[in-house]
Amino acid sequence: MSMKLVLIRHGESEWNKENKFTGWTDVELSEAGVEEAKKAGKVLKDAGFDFDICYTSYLKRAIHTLNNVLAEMDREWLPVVKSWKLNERHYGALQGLNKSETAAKYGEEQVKIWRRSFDIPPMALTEDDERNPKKDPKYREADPAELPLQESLKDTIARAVPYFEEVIKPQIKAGKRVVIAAHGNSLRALVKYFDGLSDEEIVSVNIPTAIPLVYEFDDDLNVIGKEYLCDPDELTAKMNSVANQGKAK
Ligand SMILES: O=C(O)[C@H](O)COP(=O)(O)O
Repeated sequence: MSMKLVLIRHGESEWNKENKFTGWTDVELSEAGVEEAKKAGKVLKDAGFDFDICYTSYLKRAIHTLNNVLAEMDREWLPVVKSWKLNERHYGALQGLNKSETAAKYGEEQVKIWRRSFDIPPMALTEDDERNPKKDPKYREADPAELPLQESLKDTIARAVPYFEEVIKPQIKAGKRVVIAAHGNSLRALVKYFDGLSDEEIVSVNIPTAIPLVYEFDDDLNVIGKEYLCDPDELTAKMNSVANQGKAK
């Protein structure tokens, strides 16, 4: 028997629209982002998908995307488990800066390294920064020693993949149909793990907003299929638009 898992990145957020590094900043979906999320729910419903349990992050752009998807599917009653372990990569001191302006200032290559390299983190927030997650009530139950001031993709993998293995994987193995609504880089962490991508290969992976990505697994949870539920031209355009956010313009 094969099992399916659906991954979905949140729809366009207010800061995606303004092309700002977001990370753990808790911004709303834009109007277009809400529409994208609704469309994803309709696509999933029309393709005959149903779920038993849902996972998302502590950030409202992912939570609201999931809510909109479930509303379209008439599945708002489903259990939703939230964890900061599915949060976006912590973008440190880059948070709030415009990506194009940052590329104009530091160079597109440097911005690509900050955005896509495997193990090079951006500059850290200082401990006394108001944005330190230790000061945010969302994380009051978390082990303060685990809360980051910056993360590389490697750091994001180190929290998101164990969360998948310890919490989500047993549900899939028990036959539950799972959807995970998360973020560009927390999903890149899972994609690298599922597809066994090298540290070099993951550099060119861009996750489009609000397009359901369906993984199919065998009984041992080996990947046997992978498909975005989207027209191929639209998919390419959406992936390129994410990649191009780091251009100086
Ligand atoms: O945190 C952000 O800015 C975005 O959600 C992901 O950004 P990236 O595509 O620049 O990594």
